Amino acid sequence: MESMTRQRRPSGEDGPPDADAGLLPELDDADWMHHAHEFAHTSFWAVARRLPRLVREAVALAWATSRRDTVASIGLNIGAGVMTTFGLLATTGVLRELFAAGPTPDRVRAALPALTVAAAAVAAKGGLTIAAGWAQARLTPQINYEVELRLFQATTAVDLAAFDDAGFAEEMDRARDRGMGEAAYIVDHTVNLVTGVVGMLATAVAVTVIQPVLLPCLLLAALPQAATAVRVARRQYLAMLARITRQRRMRMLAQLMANRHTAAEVRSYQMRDYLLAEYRTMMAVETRAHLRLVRAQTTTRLFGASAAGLATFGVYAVLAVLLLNGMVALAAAATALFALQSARTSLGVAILATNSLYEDALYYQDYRDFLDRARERVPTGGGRAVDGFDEIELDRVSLRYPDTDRPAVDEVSLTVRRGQVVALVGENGSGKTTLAKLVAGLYRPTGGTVRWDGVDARELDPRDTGGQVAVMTQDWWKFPFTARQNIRIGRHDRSPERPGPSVHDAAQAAAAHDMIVDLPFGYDTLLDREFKDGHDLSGGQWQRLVAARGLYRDAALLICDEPSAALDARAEHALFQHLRRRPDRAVVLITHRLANVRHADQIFVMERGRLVQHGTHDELMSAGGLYRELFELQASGYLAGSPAADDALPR
Ligand SMILES: Nc1ncnc2c1ncn2[C@@H]1O[C@H](COP(=O)(O)OP(=O)(O)OP(=O)(O)O)[C@@H](O)[C@H]1O
Repeated sequence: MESMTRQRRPSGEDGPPDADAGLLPELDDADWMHHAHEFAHTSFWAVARRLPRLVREAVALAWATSRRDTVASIGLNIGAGVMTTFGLLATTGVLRELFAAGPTPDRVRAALPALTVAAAAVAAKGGLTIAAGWAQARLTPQINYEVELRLFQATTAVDLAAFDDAGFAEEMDRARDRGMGEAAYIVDHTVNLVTGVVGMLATAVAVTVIQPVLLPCLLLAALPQAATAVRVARRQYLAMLARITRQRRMRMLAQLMANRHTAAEVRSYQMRDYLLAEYRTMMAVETRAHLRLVRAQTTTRLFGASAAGLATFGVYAVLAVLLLNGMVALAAAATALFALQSARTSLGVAILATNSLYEDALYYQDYRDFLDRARERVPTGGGRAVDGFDEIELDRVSLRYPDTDRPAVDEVSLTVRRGQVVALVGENGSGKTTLAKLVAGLYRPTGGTVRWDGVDARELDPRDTGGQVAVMTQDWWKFPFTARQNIRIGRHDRSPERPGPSVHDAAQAAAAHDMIVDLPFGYDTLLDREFKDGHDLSGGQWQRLVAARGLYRDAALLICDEPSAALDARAEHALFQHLRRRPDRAVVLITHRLANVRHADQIFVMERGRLVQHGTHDELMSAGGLYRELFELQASGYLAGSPAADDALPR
């Protein structure tokens, strides 16, 4: 972090000093900026040395996406370069004829063939450049879609535990926020680089053919131009680097002040003036920095233009000397001026492409590293098919989350049988959700064994076991789909032969049907206010929908983690009617409302990750201990005149 902070503010010779650095110390760079600092401190020559490898990578990526467009964008640009050579050679021919002795009509007539070739070369070059641009533009969206798809294929395939690993999550953010978008750019810059280099080579070939002695002149003119272009590009980049964190922060503030989700809190806490003042402070710093940069850039451009002008003047002087000494013909000297202009443009393109390619490739490498890492985290499992189960047995199963001191689940042994309802109870943080996820196969135990009908779960096909499980999670997500889709995604790939509840049946069972029918478009109402005609639901209404989805999945193992936390009494009652025991299904129920677990076949009581009690309600009540204590505490709240009920509200 120390070195990050030191590198963060580019200053001195390399870039514009940021006088406001430190004024807003909370503006730490996001981690995805780390390559920007690396790039800012790399010399252009170091960048150039890595070029061959970068070009190889970019071409491989483009090739894998579309061979036709890759060949077209590179091939057509080379063709355009060849046309540049022809054009320059033909121009010399035209000038030679025009500068020859004799009457003007004769000279023009003599120049006509070369003029036709020059015009054809210019036309062909224009056509080829446009066609190459078309192929290049075709590549961009195809590459974008391809890399996005690869990323999301990876993020949806990795095991759930990967998301608990801070390093993994960070790499994922980096790949998604920046790395992914760079793929198309590195191909774009590579094609630009090829275009620039081909343009320079084409000019060099033409000049060599016309008069070899002009080639050093061309190089002489190019050198200061190259140095200036590198400097300007680097300056532009550093300017962006110095401002980017502030700009992100301003975007974040802008988001807070113009956002539906924050609008209520901003008003209820009367945060308006505070946010506007923050924004003004940031804007003042940002404006000052911007003006400083504009001045610095103008100075750089002034020096750059002067250097380029001096170089051009030098070339003109050399040309004049060569002309006076008769070493170069007038026509060749005139063509050299055209060549100079053409080489200068190509050089600018090549240098800008080199700079951009290097930086973008660093971020693209993040994306590639992430895909490699994600590949290692895809659950492999065995190949044994599973079609239902009679019992799932946990044998001294433990799970320790990454970077935590003690296991969230500690050597727990229990059996879940088909046809039963089992309940997991215990205080907050005792490990119930984690245990349920272990039963569901969402997590692999870090100790002990899970067996399905006596077979180690590691030998089973994870897709098959996953297909047998439905989980109504405690922290569900508001999927921005219609009400019908929100239920159907519970088993979107259900084959027509497979029996199961309809969307309406599931909604009825979860007491969601009437609520859905009342929506503006019924089951086809989009449940996202951010879209036209979208609608939002209350917390309890969402929970009914989540329950409907779980019931629609119709799995052999149904895990319900606090399925009624947000439900009103009627909806809760209706839902529990449908969570009763059924011979073809096992239900694992987690709830703090202990009245709902009275009829469970088995109740497992968790405390600090360990299983401390188990039995039926009656057994646990007569045994005494944690369960009875929690049950009585809760029950007393409902009894008029009991101390718990009396303490419930302040008087
Ligand atoms: N993804 C995670 N990464 C690290 N620690 C976690 C993670 N999820 C849970 N924990 C920790 O594991 C322990 C058990 O959490 P768990 O969610 O299983 O408890 P719980 O009994 O379901 O709690 P609650 O009743 O509040 O839902 C807690 O100490 C919690 O902080």
